[in-house]
Amino acid sequence: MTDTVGVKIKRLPHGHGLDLPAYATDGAAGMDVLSAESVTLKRGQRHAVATGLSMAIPQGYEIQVRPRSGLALKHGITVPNTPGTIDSDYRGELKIILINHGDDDFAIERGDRVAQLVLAPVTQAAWEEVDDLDATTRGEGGFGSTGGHAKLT
Ligand SMILES: O=c1ccn([C@H]2C[C@H](O)[C@@H](COP(=O)(O)OP(=O)(O)OP(=O)(O)O)O2)c(=O)[nH]1
Ligand SMILES: [Mg+2]
Repeated sequence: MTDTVGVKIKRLPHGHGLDLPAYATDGAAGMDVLSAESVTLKRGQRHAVATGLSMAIPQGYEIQVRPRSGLALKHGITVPNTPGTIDSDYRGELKIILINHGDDDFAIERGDRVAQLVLAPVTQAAWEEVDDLDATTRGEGGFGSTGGHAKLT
């Protein structure tokens, strides 16, 4: 059984009549979220899609906005800021930023499932500033320092 956490959610005027974000299956990690507007994304175009929802995520949690793989694979529709971060103290309208990397214009109808939302725990960092850090094998290596895309031998 997956843990659940209560999240207060409010339908804005243009959100009335739409289903709330929902898990498509019992084991789903993400809730599919619906567009509250009809809009066509031209090739290469970005748009902040209205959801007609605002929420009060409990402190200590965030909601991540992630793409739906079917839209990404079939239509090149993705979330350019994935994972989008919905802060627990945000009370504005949830917007889903989508970009059309596909070959064709993409029509979104009100009620379409355009992205998915994952509720996740948040740990905040409390910096401890130091003059030096411990040495590690990786050290300052990054950005491909372990080798290109070929498998590790
Ligand atoms: O996909 C997204 C990302 C963010 N937001 C809202 C909720 C979030 O709490 C707020 C701020 O997001 P973020 O921190 O990513 O934006 P920013 O550019 O850092 O703006 P700010 O200075 O307001 O934090 O915007 C959305 O509705 N959808
Ligand atoms: Mg921010």
